[in-house]
Amino acid sequence: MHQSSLIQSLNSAQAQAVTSMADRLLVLAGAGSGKTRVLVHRIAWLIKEQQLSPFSILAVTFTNKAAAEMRNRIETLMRAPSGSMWVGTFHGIAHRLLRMHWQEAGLPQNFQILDSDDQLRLVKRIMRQQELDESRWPPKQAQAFINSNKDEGLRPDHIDDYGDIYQKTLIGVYRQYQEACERGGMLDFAELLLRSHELWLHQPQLLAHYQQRFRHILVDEFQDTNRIQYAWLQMLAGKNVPITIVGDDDQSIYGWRGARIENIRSFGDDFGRTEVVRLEQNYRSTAMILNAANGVIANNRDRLGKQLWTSGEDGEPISLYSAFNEVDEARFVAERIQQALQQGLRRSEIAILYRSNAQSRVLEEAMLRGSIPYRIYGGHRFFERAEIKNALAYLRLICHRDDDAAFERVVNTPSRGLGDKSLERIRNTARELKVPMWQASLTVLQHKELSTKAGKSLHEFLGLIELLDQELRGLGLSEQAERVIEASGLIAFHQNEKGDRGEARVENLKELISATREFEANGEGDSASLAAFLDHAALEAGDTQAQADEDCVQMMTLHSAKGLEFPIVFMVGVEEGLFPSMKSADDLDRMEEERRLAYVGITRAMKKLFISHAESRRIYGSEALHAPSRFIREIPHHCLQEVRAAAKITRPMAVPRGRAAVQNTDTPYRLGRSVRHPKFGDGVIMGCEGQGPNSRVRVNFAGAGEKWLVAQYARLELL
Ligand SMILES: Nc1ncnc2c1ncn2[C@@H]1O[C@H](COP(=O)(O)OP(=O)(O)OP(=O)(O)O)[C@@H](O)[C@H]1O
Ligand SMILES: [Mg+2]
Repeated sequence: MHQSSLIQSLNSAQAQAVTSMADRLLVLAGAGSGKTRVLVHRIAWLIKEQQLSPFSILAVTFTNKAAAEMRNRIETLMRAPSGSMWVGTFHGIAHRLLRMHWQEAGLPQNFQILDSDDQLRLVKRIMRQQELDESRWPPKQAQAFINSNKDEGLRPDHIDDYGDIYQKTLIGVYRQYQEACERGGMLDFAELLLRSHELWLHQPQLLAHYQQRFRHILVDEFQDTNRIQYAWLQMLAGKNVPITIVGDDDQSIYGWRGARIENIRSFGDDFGRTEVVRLEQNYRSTAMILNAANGVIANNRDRLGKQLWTSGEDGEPISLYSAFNEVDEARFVAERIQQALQQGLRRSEIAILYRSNAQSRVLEEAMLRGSIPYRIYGGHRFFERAEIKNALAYLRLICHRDDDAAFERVVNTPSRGLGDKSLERIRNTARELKVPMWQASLTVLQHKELSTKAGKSLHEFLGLIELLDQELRGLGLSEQAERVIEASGLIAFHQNEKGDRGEARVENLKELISATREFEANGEGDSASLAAFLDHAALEAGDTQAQADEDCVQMMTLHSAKGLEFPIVFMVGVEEGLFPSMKSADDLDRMEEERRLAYVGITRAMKKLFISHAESRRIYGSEALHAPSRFIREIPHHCLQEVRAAAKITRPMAVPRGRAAVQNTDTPYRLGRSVRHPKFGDGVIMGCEGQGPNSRVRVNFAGAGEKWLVAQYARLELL
């Protein structure tokens, strides 16, 4: 390939970046301007024109999928396999290094990788040894403490305890944990990077070797690097290894995981004189979509400042659909997808993007109803998620004591101190007597075959299931689900997990209650029973999951859409309280990160973007009225076109009954009603949650802002 053909398909700024002779190059550019394309072409140029060996290039991407895609692009461009090139994620590359240099890194040759679940189990074991009470010291928090410190490059000795007992205890857990990992030859994800950083730090000759070997380092999505990744790159680049980074400060969306936008700003200071190339032409999206994205991101402060333009067509305005509720929204999406497919689009050219994983359920149901194959990218389908399967297993066990799979799943989830030995005992007895595990447990208890503690736990567990069985009689399906989820301790269990994962699990569990409410609203008598619902869930989980290579609609969170593009994009649930999320309401930094996420979402679309919001949404188990997101208001008016709903579908059949179930027929507090409170003044009811004496209402007071009040004590006067 000649240089001319290599750069023929590039604009002049891109060509300048691809062929730059600078040892430090920063390509700073907005979405869809060809940053990733420049990176790939630069690799080809380095090999073809600068005679670098393919093995002397190190390219770092953000996800495995992006790494695979980059390999693909390089192979197409080079017409040669890229198998043994160093292209991968930070973790992947660090892992490879440590495998090669296990001795120098002080590791056993067969060291093991600890995934997050294994890690948590180990942390728990250590906390038990230290006799720390789990309710006071949630193991999840200790795990997050360890990981975030490792991400910052900090070992226990580096962390200041401020004389604080809390901090001291966590540092102690970290220290013990680390010792246990060393003894067992185990490495967690964060350790991979930290360890390979230390490897170079302590083995200068090895570092020198790699500094000789790598003739160029290239990093995509640089705005989302954290501190240890930055330090790792800085060490490897040293003074002499050329490095090219590409990034977009407006697309930094992992601040909550330690990513630092500042890394882009400080690059020049820390790595040395840097050539900066800006790309301003966007090749991905229509002018409408681009203007919308520019309009939204302009509301952030302190941007590095970039302009994006396109010479492409104006395109269609963005379609804005105000749905009546989430079911209506999903129906709208499915209907428009059908239309697009009829016009000849492939399913894989269409993506549905949402803020939170819990939103996928209603959309999945609409896809299933419309027989549209879909794939959840980077996540499980709703009914396959671990926390949902756990909750369903409780329900199943209550219906059928003989369900061994359900028994196994929940007998020690949340953990109640039943160890492997006790379970093995139950299993053996079940096998010997050829009875289900439930019955075997009774026998084991009768013969006092377990330790006192395990015996007591098992006894309590069996009691809980029996008790729930009695309690559920006479209750409706959704009340049954609510009661079981609460009594199982699953919510508390996941609440103790720190970070977004635990929170997402709690949200999903609440969403399961919404699912039962909807199921109830759609059926009568037996067809709305617990047994019928369990069948429904099993079918949904087992069925129609499209094969990985099948042509299917792509569903994913906004976060996992980074770097990707699709001809048609649906951005759903664009509502205050959901996107931007509730948590970002009083925190400007978080709000700006949400806005960057909106920018990422909008700029995934090539030809056509649909944005929707629901006026009322039942999510996380409660129903609330949401205003359209501020991000919609920030889109220039001329870029938007409202889609009117056909009159007949504004109120789907199932909704009125479903709403009545949530809205407490026994309280006068209906969504949208004006009320007066003796202290907070006048307000409007925005949401209701729960039933009976403990039900709560959410009121937006003109003076006092939003409050949750327990209905029975709320002293609200209806206006
Ligand atoms: N000079 C060009 N001519 C034609 N198409 C181009 C050109 N540059 C980029 N593209 C196309 O524009 C799209 C966006 O490119 P790319 O994914 O590299 O952008 P990006 O800046 O990495 O975007 P993001 O910020 O979303 O990661 C791709 O489909 C790419 O092939
Ligand atoms: Mg990119």
